[in-house]
Amino acid sequence: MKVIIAGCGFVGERAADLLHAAGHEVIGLTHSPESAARLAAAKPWRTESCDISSSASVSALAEKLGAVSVDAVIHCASSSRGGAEMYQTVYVDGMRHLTTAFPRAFPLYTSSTSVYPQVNGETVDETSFADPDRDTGRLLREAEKITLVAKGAVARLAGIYGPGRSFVLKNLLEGKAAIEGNNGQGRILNQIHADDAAAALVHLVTKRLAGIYNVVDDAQMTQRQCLERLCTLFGMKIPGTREPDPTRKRGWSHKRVSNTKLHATGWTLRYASYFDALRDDPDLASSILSLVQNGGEVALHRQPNIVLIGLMGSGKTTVGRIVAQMIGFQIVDTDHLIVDNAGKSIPDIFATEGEAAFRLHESAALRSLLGRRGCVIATGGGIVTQPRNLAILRHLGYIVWLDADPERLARRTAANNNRPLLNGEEDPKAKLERLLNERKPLYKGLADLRIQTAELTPQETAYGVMESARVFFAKLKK
Ligand SMILES: Nc1ncnc2c1ncn2[C@@H]1O[C@H](COP(=O)(O)OP(=O)(O)O)[C@@H](O)[C@H]1O
Ligand SMILES: O=C(O)C1=C[C@@H](OP(=O)(O)O)[C@@H](O)[C@H](O)C1
Ligand SMILES: [Mg+2]
Repeated sequence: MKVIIAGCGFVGERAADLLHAAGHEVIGLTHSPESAARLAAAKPWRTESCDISSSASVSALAEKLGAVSVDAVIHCASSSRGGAEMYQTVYVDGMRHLTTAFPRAFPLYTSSTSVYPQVNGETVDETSFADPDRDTGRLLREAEKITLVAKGAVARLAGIYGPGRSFVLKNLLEGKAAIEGNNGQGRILNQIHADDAAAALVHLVTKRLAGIYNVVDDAQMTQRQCLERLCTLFGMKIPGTREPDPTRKRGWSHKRVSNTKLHATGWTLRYASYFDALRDDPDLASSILSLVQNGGEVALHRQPNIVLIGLMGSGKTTVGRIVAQMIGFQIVDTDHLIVDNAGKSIPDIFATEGEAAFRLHESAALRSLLGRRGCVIATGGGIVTQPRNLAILRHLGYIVWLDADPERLARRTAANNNRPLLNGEEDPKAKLERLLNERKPLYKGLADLRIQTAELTPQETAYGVMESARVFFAKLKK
């Protein structure tokens, strides 16, 4: 198929990637020549700059591409936070121009579940009343109608989240969350992961499923249910309640959006719920933590754990065990979690799945520690090499870097062959030197404290870790 994607934002870009990967010919439209150039450099699919709010611009595009050769047009452009005027030009005019200029193409319009104005927590499906009382909502409905008249599909997307975007979690971490209305339970959150939203658009277009479809995951929950779970996961206090804000852009509503119709067409979800995504999406939790940590608006909160980092043989596993025993913490070793979860040894994982897969196992093991307190966390030496791990490590606790010279590390690691990066190395010391050069800046950037362990016994190192952690957490309390 030849498919135009108008608007290559959070969802549009993903839909374009999916279509391209499935062998379709994709033309991504962006409104500015600059972003067209940026996308062209980064993406394997074709990009064009086109202002869909201008009928001349869309006609020129149709001429250039050959209007009849286009099989589908997906409208994913956003109003860039604009008000009713932008809704009119981008959504209504944009959709009209696209359906007129590409009359043979199957049109898809990405609308929003905000068209349902219900406020009593009722379940709504595609047949439910959907006449919002605000101008912006009415304009969405108008764009929907243009699409339906052209025998196309309307995808009503719930609240979109994904790596780098999750209002619920970001607000909570920034201390801005509140539970609104519904007798202290808060409104119902209807959400969808951007990957699943994009997959839904591709599904509708490639199957040419005309009509209205809600695009929302399987696990709607109240704000209270969601925030309580997030608070457990991220070690936060449950936010207070407040009355709904009537000036909220999408209006106040409180309803459970059904996805039964879309499921019945064979659409399947990668992330059935928001919490599945926090567990399984390698980047979701870490990207939001990192946004907040780097935003500098709120003080970094650390969980009451001790995290040990450093090269192989620096003593993370050994010292971690001793520290845990001394202070009555639980010892958790990410390498041991990986082995338990995968059901095979680390050398086996490296041999059968490769290092990249090992790193994914390692990130998953680290994410599984969200919500844990009172632990000494011994990590694997390479955990710092994955940028996505850094924000999580920083969040999880007080970080100590155990350091030693490569010569000594080589001696300490010589006794066993459980480390695939050193096994079979003719000169393990040289390899450790190389690794230290690569990783030193990462250890340094992350650590609260560096302990030079060369002249220390594991007990002495453990004592240093314990005392410094005690001081660190005592200061935090003040
Ligand atoms: N001063 C020391 N500190 C830490 N480990 C030491 C020390 N001296 C000898 N070792 C030995 O070195 C090895 C360190 O391995 P391990 O704890 O598995 O490190 P890591 O988990 O950082 O790879 C252990 O066998 C430990 O007994
Ligand atoms: O440095 C690394 O990349 C690795 C370190 C190992 O853990 P230790 O540091 O506990 O040996 C283990 O995770 C894996 O073999 C890879
Ligand atoms: Mg170890």
